[in-house]
Amino acid sequence: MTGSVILQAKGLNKNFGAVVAAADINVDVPTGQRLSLIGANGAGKTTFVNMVTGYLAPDTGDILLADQPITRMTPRRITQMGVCRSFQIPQLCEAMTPRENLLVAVGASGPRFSFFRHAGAQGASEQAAEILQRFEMIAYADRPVSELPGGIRKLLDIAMALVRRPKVLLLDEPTSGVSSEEKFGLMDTVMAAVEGEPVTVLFVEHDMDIVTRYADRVLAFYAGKIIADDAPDEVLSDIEVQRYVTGTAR
Ligand SMILES: Nc1ncnc2c1ncn2[C@@H]1O[C@H](COP(=O)(O)OP(=O)(O)OP(=O)(O)O)[C@@H](O)[C@H]1O
Repeated sequence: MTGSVILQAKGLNKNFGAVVAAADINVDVPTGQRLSLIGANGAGKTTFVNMVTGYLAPDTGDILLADQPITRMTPRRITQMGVCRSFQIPQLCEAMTPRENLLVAVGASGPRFSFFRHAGAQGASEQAAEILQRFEMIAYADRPVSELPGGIRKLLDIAMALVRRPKVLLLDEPTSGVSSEEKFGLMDTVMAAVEGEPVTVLFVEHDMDIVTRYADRVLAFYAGKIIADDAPDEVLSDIEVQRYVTGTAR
């Protein structure tokens, strides 16, 4: 279910020398939407994510979160405002266990930001345990992260991003480096964990099976521009998308 607009990008432009990384990007994202960002290497997906999360300042344009301008705020401030991200390479403390990583994240987020609605009454260890359960990681909870399979590390990284109960969650290639047998299980777990929560999910993805199954809407990027913006079937049957993104044009 989607609702009022939570995230808006208005006329975003970003150049790196002669390279156009974002060219007049305009997007309204309704609350609760599952929005996938697709595009070939260098198309501008990460530039868009980095601008939304404060890691890059646009040359021109504005970004609004729940009608509040967040353009040019620091990444830390934007996280506090409710935009959290996971990374293509999970950012975890390798020597600690998932439970310990989560305890640190829960402690750092403070009670106001806990992900689960009734978490206010819970202590940090109960919250960590509930998150481990929701993300089906109990069996791995007390092993060092350095010993865990790639899919579980990804899952933990995403769970960590959700601890703050963000309004917007950005996932950078959640299934990259995950085996084809594991990828649907990982996405099923993530989507089940956020089901019913008021979180909007944007995910960068190269795997069109994942896009088709989990996105409500797809933005296709090419040369810094959005060349298609629609439901997955419509975007993937677009001739420009087939030519410049998926390489399936005849
Ligand atoms: N910090 C930077 N300095 C110079 N050029 C950059 C920088 N970041 C991105 N670019 C360039 O901007 C363009 C868009 O890059 P971006 O990383 O946004 O693409 P992408 O769609 O995320 O690609 P990928 O799928 O490979 O991650 C590319 O031509 C890239 O080389």
